Amino acid sequence: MLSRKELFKDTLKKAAHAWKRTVELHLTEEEANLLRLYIDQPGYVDLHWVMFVPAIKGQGTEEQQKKWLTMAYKFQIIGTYAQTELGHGSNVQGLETTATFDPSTDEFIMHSPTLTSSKWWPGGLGKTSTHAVVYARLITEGKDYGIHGFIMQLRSLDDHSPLPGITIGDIGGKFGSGAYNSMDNGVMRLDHVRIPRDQMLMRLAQVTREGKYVHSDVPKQLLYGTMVYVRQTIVADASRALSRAVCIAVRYGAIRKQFGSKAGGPETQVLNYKTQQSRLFPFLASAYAFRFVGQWLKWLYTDVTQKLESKDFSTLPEAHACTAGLKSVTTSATADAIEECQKLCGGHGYLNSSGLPELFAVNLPACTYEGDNVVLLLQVARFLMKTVSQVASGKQPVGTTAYMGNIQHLMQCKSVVNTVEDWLNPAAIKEVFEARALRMAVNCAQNISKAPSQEEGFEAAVAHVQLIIVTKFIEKLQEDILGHGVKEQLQKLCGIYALHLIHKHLGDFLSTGCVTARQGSLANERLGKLYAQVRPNAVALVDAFDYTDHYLGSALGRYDGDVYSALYKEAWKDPLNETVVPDGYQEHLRPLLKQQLKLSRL
Ligand SMILES: CCCCCCCC/C=C\CCCCCCCCC/C=C/C(=O)SCCNC(=O)CCNC(=O)[C@H](O)C(C)(C)COP(=O)(O)OP(=O)(O)OC[C@H]1O[C@@H](n2cnc3c(N)ncnc32)[C@H](O)[C@@H]1OP(=O)(O)O
Ligand SMILES: Cc1cc2nc3c(=O)[nH]c(=O)nc-3n(C[C@H](O)[C@H](O)[C@H](O)COP(=O)(O)OP(=O)(O)OC[C@H]3O[C@@H](n4cnc5c(N)ncnc54)[C@H](O)[C@@H]3O)c2cc1C
Repeated sequence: MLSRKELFKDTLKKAAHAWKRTVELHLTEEEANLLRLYIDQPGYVDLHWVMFVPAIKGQGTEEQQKKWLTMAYKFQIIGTYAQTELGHGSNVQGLETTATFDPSTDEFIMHSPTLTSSKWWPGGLGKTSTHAVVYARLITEGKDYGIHGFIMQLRSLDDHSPLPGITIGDIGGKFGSGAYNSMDNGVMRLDHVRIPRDQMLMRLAQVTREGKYVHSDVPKQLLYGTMVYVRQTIVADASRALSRAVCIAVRYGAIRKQFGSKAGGPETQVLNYKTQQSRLFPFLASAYAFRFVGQWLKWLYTDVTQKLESKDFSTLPEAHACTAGLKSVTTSATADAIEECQKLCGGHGYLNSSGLPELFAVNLPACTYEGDNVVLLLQVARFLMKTVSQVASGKQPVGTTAYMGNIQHLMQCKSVVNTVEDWLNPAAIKEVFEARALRMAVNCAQNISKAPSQEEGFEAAVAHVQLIIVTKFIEKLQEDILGHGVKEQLQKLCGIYALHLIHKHLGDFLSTGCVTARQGSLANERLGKLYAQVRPNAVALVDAFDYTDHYLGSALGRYDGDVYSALYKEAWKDPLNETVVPDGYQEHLRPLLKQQLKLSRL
């Protein structure tokens, strides 16, 4: 119900309070991050911690880190990540902002040469940030060395006004009434703004006092390292958002009753309808699947970071492919699922008080930010094509592509599934997913060799990423899992996750010969049985997410199930209900009604 200005100020207030508590309680960086989650409104702090600080950590020298991170940790400065421009987003190499070195003053001149080079979108840039890591083309000795990161001060630390040569503002209202409107995504134009040479982030490359460009011995892809880090955190965000939506839809489905009453008896809970289960339970399974793969991805990222520190860059391409692919698949599935959860809750799901419209609006842009999901899957495809060609030349693949080493078997194997029960076997499930992913990648590599096209491989990339998610779920079930019967429930959800994908992508599985039509139909049969088995525990499985009513923010998803009185109460809070007769009655309704009445009496 807040206006844009009120919403923005409210976010500033909450973020400031969280910061105060972080200091008072001496929270670690990880704990502070968790606390920030509960602000639950996108705001400048996200960019400060999730992008500005990691960019300096990843691309700054030790000296630069010491100087800037010290201030950033104490919130003496607030930073953002200014990469995207009005005319350029996905194609980072196409950015136009320039950073031209002037040896006479030992400075870079930061400039926006065109309208399309205006920085556009960075969160917190519009009204809050005092500093930014700005991405620009480095030009020295008359040569363009491509995109590099630079730390720029944007606003005065005394009165917050923009520094000379910098035009800065908010880019305007966004999708939905609340959602991302709490964030001041910004526009910025630079008019020959000078910054000292040592504000170029110099871990990857340096410009000497004389203006000479010098490469470090680290791969230039580390320029994109901050994005790898954030994509990994976005997978965890997606799982959290999906579990919130599913929690609302499952709990409401147990309360809502329609049809089916016999002789005046109670109607049927909508959650008992098979159609409801087949639409909703795959999301429940996905919420668990994304959580487990998110935990694994966090481990992978930590492992890669440790290797990078000891100058082992070998796992960087895999980390890029996994973060890009999983960010893409999980955020797309989550946005689609939240939208479907609204429909699963019927008309009441469309009310803001259901919590679903806000959840959808705030998570939808995750399909676009940190890399458009299609563009990122094409990166995965590129990685797969390289791996296929390495396999063809005898190299043994490792990590998430290790299955490709089993090429002889996977290219010709036939699924062992013969009965409905066989689809309970994790090894049988894994094999068909591996065979499908490999066959699609190999087909794609063959097509590309005939008619090269950058866009080939999108579907092969999806198949590979789905294999990773299924595999990580299966591996999770091999761990010790505490709690009576918990493992059994998770096994059922794992089955639902995998089999619903077989159902959804049956065309791929059939056309690659990984599954026969009969096996496809057995999978559907198994799926139906699993839905019925999960039904009695569905509410417990969403209660297990352990969300408070306050955090869930939904009249439909209340723990106590007292949905109707909550909806009724929420309705009366609407500003339209502040008066019995609405504003505008005197000007617009009364004259009209009176006039019509007069006419009817003539
Ligand atoms: C109900 C209310 C709920 C409220 C909830 C809110 C709660 C909030 C609380 C917490 C929030 C948590 C925090 C969330 C924060 C999210 C904030 C998001 C803010 C958004 C920020 C942004 O969007 S920043 C801008 C992002 N931009 C992009 O991602 C651009 C995408 N484009 C690219 O990355 C590149 O251009 C692309 C990779 C597509 C192409 O690169 P290019 O160099 O042109 O070409 P290419 O030849 O393909 O690649 C060269 C080479 O490099 C390899 N490579 C590419 N990328 C990487 C990489 N990242 N790492 C490693 N290697 C990489 C590539 O594979 C190639 O390798 P080779 O094949 O040559 O070996
Ligand atoms: C809420 C939000 C917050 C953001 N925060 C920040 C931030 O803090 N800092 C920052 O720098 N940026 C930020 N961004 C910008 C974001 O990173 C870009 O929007 C994103 O990278 C996509 O780029 P684009 O908008 O240029 O889309 P485009 O690349 O123009 O995409 C348009 C369409 O073209 C398709 N397409 C593009 N290239 C290809 C291709 N090669 N093959 C096939 N299809 C293609 C895409 O799939 C898409 O459908 C934010 C964006 C949003 C929405």
